[in-house]
Amino acid sequence: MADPASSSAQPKGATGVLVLADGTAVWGNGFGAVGSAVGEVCFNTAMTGYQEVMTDPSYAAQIVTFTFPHIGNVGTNDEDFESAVEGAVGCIVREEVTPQSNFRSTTEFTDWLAAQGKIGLSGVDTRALTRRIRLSGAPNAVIAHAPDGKFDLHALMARAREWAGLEGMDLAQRVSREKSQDWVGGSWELGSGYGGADSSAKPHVVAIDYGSKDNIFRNLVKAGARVTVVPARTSLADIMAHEPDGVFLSNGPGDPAATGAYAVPVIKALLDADMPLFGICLGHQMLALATGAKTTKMHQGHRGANHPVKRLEDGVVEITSMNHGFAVDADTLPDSVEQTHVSLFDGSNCGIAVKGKQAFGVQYHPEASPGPQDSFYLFERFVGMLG
Ligand SMILES: NC(=O)CC[C@H](N)C(=O)O
Repeated sequence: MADPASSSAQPKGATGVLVLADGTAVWGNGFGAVGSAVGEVCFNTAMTGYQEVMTDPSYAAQIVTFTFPHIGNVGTNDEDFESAVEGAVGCIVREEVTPQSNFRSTTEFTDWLAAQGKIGLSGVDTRALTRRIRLSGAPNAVIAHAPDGKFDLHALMARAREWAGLEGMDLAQRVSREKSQDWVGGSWELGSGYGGADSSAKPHVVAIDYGSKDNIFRNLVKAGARVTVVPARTSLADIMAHEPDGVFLSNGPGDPAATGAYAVPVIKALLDADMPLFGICLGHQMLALATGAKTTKMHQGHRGANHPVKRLEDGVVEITSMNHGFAVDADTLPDSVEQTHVSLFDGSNCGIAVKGKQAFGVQYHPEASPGPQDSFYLFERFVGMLG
């Protein structure tokens, strides 16, 4: 373990630092909120969509290193939120954030980040940090911003070391809604913004919120469904009381295996009842767990907006948006489950279907926001099953 005070001397004027659990100090310029936050450091390779990334609840307890060097230059707006609940705790960027330049922008990224209570660190060699994550895995760390440049590095390192880490951590309950909600937003159009939802639409999808991105619900609406969103701990009886035609299992933060006390048994019961099911990311992982498969923590995870995925039914390659640090172990899939999609980066599982049932999941994000929309057909496929 390096002594943080000696690992790299504080450059003159540095107002921000990332202190890894092993004592490495990465210096830069702090922006956004003042203070410190602990989390796992990951990297995201998307070139656009930083506001959606920072507001995706799946990033709870994570510090995002953007590999694209220019982050913040198109500002932020009131529309590109994926959620109002906590997402990433901080971000690390290469270049200083330049003034906003975009017709949709209403607030500078730096001011927006401060208002969201998230910490930024700029002027960092993000290639070196990303290479380190690729070689040695995603480290736990504290990101800190102090305008006076005063940091207690030993205390920051101790906090990073004491943090339990994402493995075994259940965060889905923490970020889930507390009350159910009739979802009202449709898809976004340039000039008119978000459309409405048809409250009389059929079929009716009950979506379980484990830390969901709003664009998933907008896509379900676009595919023709009426959507009711319910909290992560909703019981089977309460789900059934909504009389769903199908149930959607959302994305979310933390370790899927840590949701076994509440989410997985409900999903298993829904499967046994032949309820049509569609899971995205955490929802996909929990669907796999409900069939008896296992999930594992990945070395570095997949986060970006250009991940190629092969659809095994016809060999078509979908370019997808991804954000996951855990994965379904394909070797543990029972005979009752078919692997439907695989990552062309590392061959990891990216989709499953339960044989003889209308239940499937994907590890990636067909709702995009940010990212390509190649996989929208999955929403149509699911809603089409319920007609
Ligand atoms: N986007 C997600 O739903 C992420 C799922 C899970 N928390 C993971 O990191 O793998």
